[in-house]
Amino acid sequence: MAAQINPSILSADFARLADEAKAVEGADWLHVDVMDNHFVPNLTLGVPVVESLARATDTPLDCHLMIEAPDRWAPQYVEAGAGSVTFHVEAAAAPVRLAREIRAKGARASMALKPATPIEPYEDLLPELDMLLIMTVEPGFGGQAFLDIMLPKVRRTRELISKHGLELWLQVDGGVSASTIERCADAGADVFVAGSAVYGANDPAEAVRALRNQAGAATAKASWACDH
Ligand SMILES: O=C(CO)[C@H](O)[C@H](O)COP(=O)(O)O
Ligand SMILES: [Fe+2]
Repeated sequence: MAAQINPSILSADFARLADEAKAVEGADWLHVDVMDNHFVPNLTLGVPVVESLARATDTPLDCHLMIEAPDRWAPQYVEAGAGSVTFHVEAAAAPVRLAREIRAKGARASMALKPATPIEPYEDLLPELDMLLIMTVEPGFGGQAFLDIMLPKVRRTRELISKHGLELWLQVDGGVSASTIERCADAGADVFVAGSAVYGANDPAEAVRALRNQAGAATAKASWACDH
């Protein structure tokens, strides 16, 4: 799959969300960070805002749920119009049942790992997922510094995906920018969330194009992609 760039509206102007979504039309997905002030120490938006955003843009919504009780809430985000719903494994009571429910309702099912959560215990769950998200910052805030120490986990996850011959997308989120995206692509990521690097730019749409070109060039040179 070609490298995908998903701008995060966490770094957008929340009073102008429809315009901010339009400013990045041409991006693959719009990343929507849902925070409940319990799973993470920050509060953003919920189901009604996702419903309105889904009506306001043709770009599919990639909802990243940083919330407690995702088993209860995630299906509602599919009904609100999300094309992809990511829950955190640390918060899910029954991740396999939840992934199956998200898929059955018609969205892509995705699971996220915080920095201290290893991938290895979840190897057997990978076939149940359409995407795995490896956090490259502690979740909760935009604009944080990229955690280089997550790159070995990205690499090991890419190896597991290859070993099992899966179509699973591998997303990185947090501190992704022109100075870090190539290392992420080289390690095996193919979906890149970028908040401040896109919405902090003078021309957000151009920032998306530049990041996609950079990631594409790095992927073309990466050993994990050359093997296939
Ligand atoms: O999930 C997130 C934070 O928990 C955001 O998606 C992420 O931080 C994007 O912002 P930036 O690219 O500025 O780091
Ligand atoms: Fe996110």
